[in-house]
Amino acid sequence: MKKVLKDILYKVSLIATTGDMEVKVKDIVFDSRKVSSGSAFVAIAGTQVDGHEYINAALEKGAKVIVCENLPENLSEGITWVQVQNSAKALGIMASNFYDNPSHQIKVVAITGTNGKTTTATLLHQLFISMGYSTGLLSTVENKINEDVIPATHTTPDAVSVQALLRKMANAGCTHCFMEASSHAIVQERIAGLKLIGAVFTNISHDHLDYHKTFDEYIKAKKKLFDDLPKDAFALVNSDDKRGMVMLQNCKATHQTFALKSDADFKAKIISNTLEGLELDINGKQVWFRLIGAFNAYNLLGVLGTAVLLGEDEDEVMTSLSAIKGAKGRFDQISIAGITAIVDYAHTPDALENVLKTINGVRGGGEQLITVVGCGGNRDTTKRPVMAKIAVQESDKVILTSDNPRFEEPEAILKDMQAGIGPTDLRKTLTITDRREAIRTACMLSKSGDIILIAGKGHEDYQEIQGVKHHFDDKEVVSEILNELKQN
Ligand SMILES: CC(=O)N[C@H]1[C@@H](OP(=O)(O)OP(=O)(O)OC[C@H]2O[C@@H](n3ccc(=O)[nH]c3=O)[C@H](O)[C@@H]2O)O[C@H](CO)[C@@H](O)[C@@H]1O[C@H](C)C(=O)N[C@@H](C)C(=O)N[C@H](CCC(=O)O)C(=O)O
Ligand SMILES: Nc1ncnc2c1ncn2[C@@H]1O[C@H](COP(=O)(O)OP(=O)(O)OP(=O)(O)O)[C@@H](O)[C@H]1O
Ligand SMILES: N[C@H](CCC[C@H](N)C(=O)O)C(=O)O
Ligand SMILES: [Mg+2]
Repeated sequence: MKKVLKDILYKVSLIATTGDMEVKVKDIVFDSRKVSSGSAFVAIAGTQVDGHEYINAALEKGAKVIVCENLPENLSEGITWVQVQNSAKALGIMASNFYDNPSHQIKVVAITGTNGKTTTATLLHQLFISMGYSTGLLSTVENKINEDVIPATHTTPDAVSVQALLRKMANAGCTHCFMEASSHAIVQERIAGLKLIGAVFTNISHDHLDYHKTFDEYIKAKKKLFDDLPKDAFALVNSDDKRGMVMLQNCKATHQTFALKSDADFKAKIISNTLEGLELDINGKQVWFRLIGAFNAYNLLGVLGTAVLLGEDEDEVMTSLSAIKGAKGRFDQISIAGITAIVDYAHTPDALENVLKTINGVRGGGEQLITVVGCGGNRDTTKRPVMAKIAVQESDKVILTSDNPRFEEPEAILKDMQAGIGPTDLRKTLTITDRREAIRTACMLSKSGDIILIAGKGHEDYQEIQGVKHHFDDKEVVSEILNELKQN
């Protein structure tokens, strides 16, 4: 597939161009290592290096077009040079043009928020499939075209992959796509060029301060999704979160809210909340859902609101939604020898607190709650002591362990976590660096009736250490160990 450069640049804010604008481009590439003869290379300033430093490398590999913010002093002949205001944004718009603007053919809804994006997007994907629509999904766990899985590397793919995936969805006849918009993706313009029919805000709490630096900047990142919405889209926010209304300030789209506590366009009351599911009162109708925890009542309301705003019948939505299970690795329960193990992707203070409070709200009382938790390396260090503190406050015993250490020393991460625990609570805390051993210890300390929460990695089937992903699956490991112990 080759496209004429000037068509690809439609709607890009240009500063200057030199060279042939009719040149045909084979692909759009933002990594010089992936350039081949006939590529257009887009130079982007990143967090590690500046793509402008790789313009020569891209030319050596055969790039025909260079798109950049700062032109080099000497412009090689035979190359088309395009100077733009914002190359990350240009990349998104160019990718959309290159793939014939798939988001103009599909109704794309983006979901943002610290927690609940994957759950909301996955429920919407399953809901729309169950209602007979051909539907796509872009999520942390996996990307999907109907039931076909395309592995995910990020919560929101890079700008070129977003458009390429949407093109595949459009070609497969998808009418809808539900996608997560991470704050990193919004700031990095991975969703530039995308036409959204709606955006959903779940909540905002402590995370990613390594990247955004301040909470205000993190809020601004989320808000940008709403600031950029067109007039004919909808903006659906959780108005029980005090930043929900902030998202709607100066937002041109139709304002819509969902809430459990305050008045809202989509409102519900929790009737019962058990380890089997949630019963909600929605507009006087009592509906049973298979998801667990009050926080999931918010996700369900976000899903219901989105579906209704997309034109679906509220009663039909509730009936279909009540049969759907949540996303993989979210409150995933297994019970072996009377011990309940819960694997959950809680990797933020708010998520951990919600999951632990949910368990404490439904447990009998005589049993122990043992939490196994760690924090990821090369990520926000300030959430580490806070997560450890929440774990000890809400559990009978805590085993601190490694999550994905990435390029950090696991012991250094654990030390940061321990700093959040006071001397009295340290007595109920063990620190076991090896995650398998930590899970084994939790199992050995448990007796029938006890509950083990294994938090932080949910669906992940690997542990990332020094750039290498080793197979590791919390659910698999805990099942193996509990079965082994049962036999002995
Ligand atoms: C911090 C972060 O978000 N980094 C993302 C960013 O990379 P970067 O800015 O660090 O890039 P860089 O290495 O400085 O390079 C700058 C530019 O030079 C180019 N380059 C670089 C080297 C070279 O030889 N040639 C070359 O052309 C690069 O391709 C890039 O265009 O842009 C890359 C391309 O899109 C992403 O893959 C990368 O994600 C990294 C791997 C990552 O771990 N990101 C995480 C934090 C992330 O994005 N997470 C969110 C979810 C968070 C959540 O809500 O929980 C997600 O959406 O997945
Ligand atoms: N609405 C919610 N409010 C608070 N906590 C939630 C909510 N929904 C889910 N959680 C908790 O957060 C964890 C992550 O949920 P989910 O994967 O849906 O979030 P996410 O926003 O996609 O996360 P990520 O940013 O890593 O992609 C869950 O395992 C659960 O513990
Ligand atoms: N999308 C999140 C995932 C965190 C998952 C946790 N297991 C970790 O590795 O920190 C991030 O990139 O921060
Ligand atoms: Mg997610």
